[in-house]
Amino acid sequence: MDRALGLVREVPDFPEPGVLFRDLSPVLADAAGFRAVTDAFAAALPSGAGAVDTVVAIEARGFLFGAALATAAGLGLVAVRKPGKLPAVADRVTYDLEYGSATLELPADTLAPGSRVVIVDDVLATGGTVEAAAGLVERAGATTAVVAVVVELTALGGRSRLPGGADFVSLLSV
Ligand SMILES: O=P(O)(O)OC[C@H]1O[C@H](OP(=O)(O)OP(=O)(O)O)[C@H](O)[C@@H]1O
Ligand SMILES: Nc1ncnc2[nH]cnc12
Repeated sequence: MDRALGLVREVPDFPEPGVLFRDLSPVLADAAGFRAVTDAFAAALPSGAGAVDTVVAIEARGFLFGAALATAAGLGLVAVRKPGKLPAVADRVTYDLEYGSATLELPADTLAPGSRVVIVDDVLATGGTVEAAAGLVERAGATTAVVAVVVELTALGGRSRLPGGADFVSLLSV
């Protein structure tokens, strides 16, 4: 796992001046690294009464880790998307990012009320994205049981915006 996380690349001033971008492309490109991250997410999921039944993955980079986890853990996946991509939208939310603002949409007829979900993304920065996704989950009548990210940027304080009661899994805190 240390080797996998050592592959995370730091890119200064991307996508705009002042942002130190954490690029996980080299982790994805490394077979053992991608497998290690996927296995760590799967191992962190609760079992028994608190088990999750659905992965909610956030476009775009969250799709990659979310899909791998869903397959490894035998779970279905709900792809929460950027605007204009879905033909049938159940709900949408607009929120602020570290750089700019964004909207997320929940596909219709995917997330059943009562579901217990794990939200997956690559990076937790300000926490706005996960907070927005968790809002969609809650409004659908489902529960966010776990939030799983590969990298947490602690200086941006995103942890304070996680949904109450959810477990938090972060493989690398920087
Ligand atoms: O905690 P936050 O401050 O909300 O930031 C984290 C989000 O920012 C990035 O997504 P981005 O919108 O850049 O999109 P991408 O995955 O499509 O590249 C990242 O993949 C997270 O989704
Ligand atoms: N600094 C950062 N690196 C990678 N992804 C991000 N998403 C938001 N901030 C980010």
